[in-house]
Amino acid sequence: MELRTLADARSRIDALDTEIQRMISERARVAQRVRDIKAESGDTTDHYRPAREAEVLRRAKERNRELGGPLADEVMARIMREVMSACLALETPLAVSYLGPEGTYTQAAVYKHFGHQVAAQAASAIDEIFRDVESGSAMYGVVPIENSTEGVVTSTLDALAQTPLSICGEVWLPVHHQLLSKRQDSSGIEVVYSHPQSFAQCRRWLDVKLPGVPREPMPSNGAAARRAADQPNCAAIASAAAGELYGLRTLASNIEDDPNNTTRFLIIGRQNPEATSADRTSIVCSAPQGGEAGALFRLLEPFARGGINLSKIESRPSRRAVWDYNFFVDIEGHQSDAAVAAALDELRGRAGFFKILGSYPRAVI
Ligand SMILES: O=C(O)C(=O)C[C@]1(C(=O)O)C=C[C@@H](O)C=C1
Repeated sequence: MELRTLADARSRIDALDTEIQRMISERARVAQRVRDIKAESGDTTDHYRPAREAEVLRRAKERNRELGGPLADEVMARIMREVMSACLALETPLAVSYLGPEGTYTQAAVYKHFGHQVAAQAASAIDEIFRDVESGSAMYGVVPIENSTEGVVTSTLDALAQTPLSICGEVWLPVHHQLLSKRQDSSGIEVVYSHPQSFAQCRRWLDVKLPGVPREPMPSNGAAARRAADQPNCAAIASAAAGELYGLRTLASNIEDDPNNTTRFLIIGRQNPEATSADRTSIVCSAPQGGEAGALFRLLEPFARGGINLSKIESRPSRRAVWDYNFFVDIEGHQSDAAVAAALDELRGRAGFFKILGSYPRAVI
């Protein structure tokens, strides 16, 4: 059909929308059937399947490339993310605990990873998110682990070393900070509220644009935005979503010193996702007591021999003894891959403390 006029184009769009909706509804009915098949076969794992979701999203990107767009692969994958989120909500509504209050970047990470059809519940501290999932009051938790400017989130690392939960996913979120206030402009601002990490990410901008204005740390960016909404002569550094939520004006956008500022979040839960085509495994280990020379080298050497890529290593005081450290290591691959399994076995034999935190699909969107 040739689309000459606006009316032609719109009637074609109407026809396509009908078709798209018919197919989404059919997909939702199939997801309900999936739920019944799982129940009939006695499969008691959660309906949420991180490995399957990662494959569906990867395929959406591949297909988009094959079909030649014109939407970006990432945009198409996000649309599919929302479709799958709605289908999963029909099977089981997911309760996900995150670092609140509303308007935090962690909340944005929840929606980026799970889509919007989840019951996101705000917790007030990282430890509380772990407790929510451990006690079953939430099925999954989303915790920040690392920021590209400021480094690791130590309370998450410490909680991971202790928890019986495992990591079952990851999400990377570009973090763009806004200066938000009830005021019309930034002259006369008496205090700026934000999370210490966000202050650190905007240090240069603040030094130049708001020199001498006191910076008051808050437990989260969401809390900072809420405070700025109550105090008209103050401002907050937080996300655009927090600004909208608390009715604040954006006085300056994207004020982070590094435009590529990104935070990585982890999904924690009770699941151990099966292998996909692109996974990561996180472990924590320590050298045996005694402090012999080359102990860290001996711990990591099996990975080098097995040709396994290390994507990250971080050390933290173990709290078991003074000057004893836990090493948090991320490697590429799944613990069920033969080479990874062999290297992990060797490491287990050499380490003082050893724990697999989880194997999970690498972030797709
Ligand atoms: O394949 C499944 O196990 C489903 O439950 C279906 C489906 C989907 O909509 O594609 C929904 C939720 C899961 O997390 C993964 C996939």
